[in-house]
Formats: sequence, C-alpha cells, structure tokens
Amino acid sequence: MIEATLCFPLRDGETGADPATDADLATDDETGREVLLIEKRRGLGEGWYNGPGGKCEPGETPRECAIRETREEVGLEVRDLEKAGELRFLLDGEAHTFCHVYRTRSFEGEPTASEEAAPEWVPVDDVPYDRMWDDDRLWLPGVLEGKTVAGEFRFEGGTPLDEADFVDHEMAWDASLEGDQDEKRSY
Ligand SMILES: Nc1nc2c([nH]c(=O)n2[C@H]2C[C@H](O)[C@@H](COP(=O)(O)OP(=O)(O)OP(=O)(O)O)O2)c(=O)[nH]1
Repeated sequence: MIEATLCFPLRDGETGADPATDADLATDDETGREVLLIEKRRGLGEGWYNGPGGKCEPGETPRECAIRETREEVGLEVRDLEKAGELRFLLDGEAHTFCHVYRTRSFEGEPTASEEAAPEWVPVDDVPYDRMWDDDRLWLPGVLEGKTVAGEFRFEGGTPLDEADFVDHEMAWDASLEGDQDEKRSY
C-alpha cells in the first residue's frame, strides 16, 4: 500500500467582508480565510485541484514527507503541522493508499509554481470541489474548519485510481489519529 500525505496551509485572506465598508455584511463566520491549493500538473490527479503532497519516501515520517512535498511543489516552508485526517483509499476492494492529512497556519515564503504544481490561494468557502477528487467534498470542508477525520473511500474500475469510480465511504469525525500528539489549535 502506498503511504502519502496532503498539506493544507491556511491564512487569513482578503476575500471576506471588509468591516470598514461592509459593516452590515460582516458576520462571525465571514472571516475570509484562504487555503493554498495546487492545480496538479502531472501524475495522479493531473488537472485537478488538491493540497500539496505526495508519496512518502523510505525512512521518512509522514510529517517530514508533507513538509518536503510542499517545499518541492510550491516552494513553501511549512511548520507546526497539525494532523487533521487519515484517509484510506481502496481500489477494487484492495488497500491502495493511506493518506495522512495535515493543516497549518505557519509557513514561510511565497507559493511558486513548479513543474508539478500551480499554487493558488482559494477562499475556504469557495473551494472548487467540482475540479477535485470526488471524495474531497465529504471531508475537506470539515478539515478546513479544524475538525479531525478518519475515513475509508472505496473506488472501483481498475487502475489508475484517478480514473476509477468513487462508490462508497465510511467516515468518522473527531477521530483520534494515531501518532499525533499535537496540541489542538483554533482554525
Ligand atoms: N485530495 C485527495 N487526494 C488524494 C486522493 N487519492 C489520492 O491518492 N490522493 C493524493 C495522495 C497524494 O498526495 C497524491 C498522489 O501522490 P503523488 O502526487 O505523489 O502521485 P504521483 O503519481 O504524481 O507521484 P510522483 O510520481 O509525482 O511521485 O494524491 C483523493 O481521493 N483525494
């Protein structure tokens, strides 16, 4: 089974209501938060949006992998990753990929395009789920709100995974994730 990671950097963006000019529009949840997504330029999920991430290398912890992949794909140095999810992808009944999901508000640098990825800051309430993996609309909104998820997502139709059909899932929120003792932060 492939072990992989995803990392979702978050920041307070400028897309929310401006209290100075839109006082009556500014509501509590209209915070204008943004998430850094990539448009994947090659490999699995090519042409779709995702978080930076990829396959773990031998001897590398998932957290190290998420940091390395984010650096390689968009040139951002992420720190203080909070574990947000563990997703198990099955293809035709067989374990295919185990994906560790992280989020962070701590990073350095400016996202820069690479051969693998074109980065884009996107409002968290305007994530392009119609241009992402079919299962993402089920778990990513909660992850961007600060929740923790454990899920199993079943695909059928043969390899590659990104051409198979998403058929079924099980998901648990506020799951306690293995090997993650990080403090909870407020997202
Ligand atoms: N958001 C989301 N990501 C997924 C799903 N399934 C799945 O494998 N991924 C992620 C896990 C990995 O971060 C990424 C695939 O790994 P990758 O980017 O290394 O794949 P690749 O074939 O391009 O590998 P490489 O040659 O570039 O190393 O896609 C899914 O259903 N939703």
